[in-house]
Amino acid sequence: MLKRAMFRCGQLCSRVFAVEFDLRTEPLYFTLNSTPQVLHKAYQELFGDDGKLFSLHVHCDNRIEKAQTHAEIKHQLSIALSRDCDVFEASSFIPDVKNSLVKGFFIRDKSTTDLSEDVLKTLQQSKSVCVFSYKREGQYCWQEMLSPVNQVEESVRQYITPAAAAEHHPSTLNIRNSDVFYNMDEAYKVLKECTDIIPESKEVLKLVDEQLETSRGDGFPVIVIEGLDATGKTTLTEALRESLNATLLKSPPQCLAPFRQRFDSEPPLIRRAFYALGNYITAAHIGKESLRAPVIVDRFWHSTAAYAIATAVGGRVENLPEPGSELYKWPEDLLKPNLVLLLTVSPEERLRRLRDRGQDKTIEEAELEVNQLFRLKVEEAYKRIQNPACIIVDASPSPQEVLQQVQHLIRNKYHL
Ligand SMILES: Nc1ncnc2c1ncn2[C@@H]1O[C@H](COP(=O)(O)OP(=O)(O)O)[C@@H](O)[C@H]1O
Ligand SMILES: Nc1ccn([C@@H]2O[C@H](COP(=O)(O)OP(=O)(O)O)[C@@H](O)[C@H]2O)c(=O)n1
Repeated sequence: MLKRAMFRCGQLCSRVFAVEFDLRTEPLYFTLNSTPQVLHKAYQELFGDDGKLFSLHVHCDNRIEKAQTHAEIKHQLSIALSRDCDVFEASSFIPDVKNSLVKGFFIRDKSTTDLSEDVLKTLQQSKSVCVFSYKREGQYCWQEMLSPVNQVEESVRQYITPAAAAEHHPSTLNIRNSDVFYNMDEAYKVLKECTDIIPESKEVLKLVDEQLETSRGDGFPVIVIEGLDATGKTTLTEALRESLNATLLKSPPQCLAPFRQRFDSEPPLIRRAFYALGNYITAAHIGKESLRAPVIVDRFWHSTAAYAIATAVGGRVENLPEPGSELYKWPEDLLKPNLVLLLTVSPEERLRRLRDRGQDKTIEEAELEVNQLFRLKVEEAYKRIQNPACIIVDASPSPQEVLQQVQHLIRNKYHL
């Protein structure tokens, strides 16, 4: 209760709230004030008379618990609320303050029942969940904490005050060490904190511990092939293996395959830490193999970072961290490949290939199919990663032609 009170009184006034009302446009930003402020027109739509409004935020010191509670609530809201309820992604943050983002939801209940209020009051019983309700009063709208079931709390009213758009989309504030990891220790710590609730974490950490030195001398070249699913990575990497007499590796490595499904069902913090560690295991394999032959790698850090950033950042491509941001910097302790090639095909060709393949897709890949915005963000994030940056390869011609194009690129650089 103390935490909740602090969240309410201590930090609330300096915080900005953002509601992802429509993913194709800017979020709606507002702050809170003790004096009433007339609402602008854009806000009337959100805080109109059409239904009851609530917001819900998860705040808790334990980051694993926080991530899991957020995911659990998202799931519960999707099954417990009726079709008359709209649920929007929402967040509260302190502008330009890293790690200040608190993720949550904004709920508009247009039903005639009190269903959402009951669901939210039950959720609010968890000490890490904070629910506010919003009430229109003429030209004003105020926010107050929803009292939990059987509990009467002293209630502090705050008025909604429109706020200017944030310079950086709020979701970019928490990417470092929550979605993307820039050294092995940070990712390692996340899995270490999970060992009680996810026993598989211990096995993954053991596999990481077993890997020795990742550094390598002047061995053979290391070439990474990146791209969205079905852009032709498997086809090209197999062909390169043959034609260059190379060793073919993947990230995540084969030894993590038994754990992948488990970690794919976890919230981003845990899931991304798993993939980050996979890169370090693959790096150790690259270190050894590149002493003997050229190494081709199917997905590596570009994939880990691009998918993580694109998932963490809601809405449009414009919301991504700006080019040159430190969030696109290669981890200092991760082996650097000599060449990174990004396979690109048109969305239509990619869909055709996906359909022809007729395989099951991961949830994320299924999402790609319907979510053009997400696909654009992944590709743009790929292109913004620096040092090493990727070279774009048009992968729409035939497999043979793509292979020739890539062989030409490699030959130019290494005379292989
Ligand atoms: N250059 C190409 N032209 C046409 N079809 C291709 C080409 N490269 C791959 N494919 C086909 O597209 C599908 C996806 O290719 P795949 O290599 O499995 O992609 P990824 O490994 O990137 O998911 C497969 O059915 C494959 O046969
Ligand atoms: N090095 C890697 C590889 C995959 N991934 C994740 O794994 C997913 C894609 O893997 P996948 O197995 O479906 O890709 P394909 O190699 O089958 O095309 C992406 O959604 C990423 O989230 C990662 O984070 N880092």
